[in-house]
Amino acid sequence: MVGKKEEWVEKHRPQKFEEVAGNDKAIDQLQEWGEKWKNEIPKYRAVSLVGPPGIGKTTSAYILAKEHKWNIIEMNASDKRTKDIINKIAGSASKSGTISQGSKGRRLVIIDEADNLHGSSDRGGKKAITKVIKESSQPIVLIANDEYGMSKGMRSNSKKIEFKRPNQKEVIRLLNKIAKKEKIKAYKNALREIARNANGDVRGAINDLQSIAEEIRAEGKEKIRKSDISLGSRDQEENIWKILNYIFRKNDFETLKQVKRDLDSDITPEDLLHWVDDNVPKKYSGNELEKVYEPLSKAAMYLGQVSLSGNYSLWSYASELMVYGVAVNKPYKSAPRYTGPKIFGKLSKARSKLKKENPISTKLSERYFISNKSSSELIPYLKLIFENDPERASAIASEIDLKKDEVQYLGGNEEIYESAKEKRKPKKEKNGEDANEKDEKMDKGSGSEKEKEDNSESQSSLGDF
Ligand SMILES: Nc1ncnc2c1ncn2[C@@H]1O[C@H](COP(=O)(O)OP(=O)(O)OP(=O)(O)O)[C@@H](O)[C@H]1O
Repeated sequence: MVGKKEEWVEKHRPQKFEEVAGNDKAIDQLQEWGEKWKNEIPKYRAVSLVGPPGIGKTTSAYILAKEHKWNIIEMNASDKRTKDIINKIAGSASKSGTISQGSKGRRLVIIDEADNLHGSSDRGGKKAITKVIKESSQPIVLIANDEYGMSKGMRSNSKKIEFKRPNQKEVIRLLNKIAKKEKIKAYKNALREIARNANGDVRGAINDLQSIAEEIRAEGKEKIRKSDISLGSRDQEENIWKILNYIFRKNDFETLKQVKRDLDSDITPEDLLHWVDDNVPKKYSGNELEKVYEPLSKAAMYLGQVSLSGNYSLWSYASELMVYGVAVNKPYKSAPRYTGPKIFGKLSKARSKLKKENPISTKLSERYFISNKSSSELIPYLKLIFENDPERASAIASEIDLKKDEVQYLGGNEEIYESAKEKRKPKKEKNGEDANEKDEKMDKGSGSEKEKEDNSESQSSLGDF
């Protein structure tokens, strides 16, 4: 297994309120509410921490629990928030433990992405949360980017605490502190540039600092200069929001064409693919999601071809597939709340993500002769396959010789891994070679005859997904 790179955002996550950049007022309000729980069950049993992503909402909830020695129960959007589950987890947690147990016996229930309960798996979830909030004898923190994404019941039964983006000075101060701890030197105007680009997104700023610091170190340079920072501009981002709006919401293809033309000079199709790809699951589900992934996966293939052949004429096919291919498939009327691609957060995170050693994409690129970048773009599609199509997943797992933890990473189960292992077996036995020995060779990616043989097979399995 390749060791996981330590994320600075985790490593330097504030442990005390004094370490949180900005948001003094919000923190005061949060602390005041926390104090109330010492002697009584306050009027509001829940607070909702509302504000843009990456500015310290979750961190502050954790610090509050730490200061009061409360245990934490955290739920997030990936939990299946059916009514039953909510009642079981949050309901029981919030009812057990009483004032007589004192502050220490408490549990803080943190419900992350409280504004993001939608789809059938959340049916009843909002109601259940409201009920829990009303009846809870335990403190509850709701975390939301969009206040109005929460139900009315959740809003009216929780005290709203607004978190705001820290200003540039506060972000620079924080970056400076982190740089010192990491023993990275940086010119002040370089840190200013990172903060300016992050526009108050502290998580984004720290991620940017980390990826730039890694680049600098790799190049043997001593100090980060402003010229080392090549982050995308906010104008570009604005145009991206615009195109996402047209792709997902509107049926005005004429304007979509115009917006696309404007954006073409601003963003590469590779980057656009990340944006569309990350937002598609918010809009589509089930069969519809599958339908939309078809043009997206073809677009990814074209991009793979571009990086192989250098034939940039394929770029326009790729971007047309991802823009029009998704737009014509729009099934719902409502619009999703768009977010920047998790893969690159505020633009430059892409670089650090793509640079992360990912053994799966290495195997893909070695086997299919595509660049590492293209192969890492295939990973979301592989995940879709591994979650929904065990047959094909096992064929792919066998062809690229995925290890158990890699199959699991892609969302596959043990059966997929076992059946892939079975598929490989006869070939090993036919060659009369010791299976372990061979596995080792394959792990090392040795270019054997067998591998060449596998290449032709695997092309077909991947080729038509
Ligand atoms: N105000 C801040 N001061 C110091 N560090 C921060 C601040 N905000 C964010 N960070 C850094 O970013 C990371 C993520 O922050 P956090 O999870 O608290 O954001 P959030 O506001 O809850 O975002 P989301 O809405 O996406 O959940 C933290 O681990 C921390 O390193």
